Amino acid sequence: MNDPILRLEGLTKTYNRGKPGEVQVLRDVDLALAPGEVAALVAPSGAGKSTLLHIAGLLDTPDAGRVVIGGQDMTGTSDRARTAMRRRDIGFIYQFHHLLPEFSAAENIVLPQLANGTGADEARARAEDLLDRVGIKPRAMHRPAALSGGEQQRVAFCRALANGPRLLLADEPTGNLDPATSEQVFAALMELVSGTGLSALIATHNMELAARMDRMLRLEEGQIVG
Ligand SMILES: Nc1ncnc2c1ncn2[C@@H]1O[C@H](COP(=O)(O)OP(=O)(O)OP(=O)(O)O)[C@@H](O)[C@H]1O
Repeated sequence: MNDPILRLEGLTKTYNRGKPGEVQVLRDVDLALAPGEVAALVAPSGAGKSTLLHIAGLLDTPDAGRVVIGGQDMTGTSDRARTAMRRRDIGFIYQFHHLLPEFSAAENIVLPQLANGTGADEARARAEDLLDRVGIKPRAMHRPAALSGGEQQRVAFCRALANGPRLLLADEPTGNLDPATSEQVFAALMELVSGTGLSALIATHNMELAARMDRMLRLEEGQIVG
């Protein structure tokens, strides 16, 4: 395989170690995502999907193991280096959109680009292009409250891709939507991702959606089993 965009090696994570409520969530997890590969992460509730995604996205640190992104070993790096890597190379999508309510759809996609040093005109053009690709360009000037749940989530996808990341991490991206909307929104996400070379790890409980990705990874009892 080409050099992976994301490589996790021997990840171990225990919450409340040595205290009441100790829970070992990850036990020696290994995983590699090739450029352009879209993998589903499937697991029972509470099995550690969010923990795995947070560690892969440099929002949390493992007790042991390595996180390598784009060939760069991020283990033990400074907060500054992790923040820079997150901003430049990683896009996040959550179950809830977390859009800024006082800004329009387009502005929500422009702002992370400005924070990354992109010029205003270029950022706006990119926001419009992304909104067009998910079919909601006419909604560009609407604030999140004036958008449907599916539209809000499409905007969140565009925001995640605003800075052209190499890695997309999504935690139940359609989990808050009804089945029909979930289907449409998932198709929009695949449309955005396909052909970009972006690697994606998408946690979902939806086995139909999982089956449509390149690979399905199951997290069971703290380990990837397939
Ligand atoms: N900060 C924390 N402190 C203590 N325990 C935690 C913490 N975060 C998560 N846990 C526990 O670790 C386990 C895994 O949590 P995690 O959120 O990663 O699971 P999940 O697979 O994403 O769950 P779900 O599908 O329900 O969102 C759970 O038992 C949870 O209660």
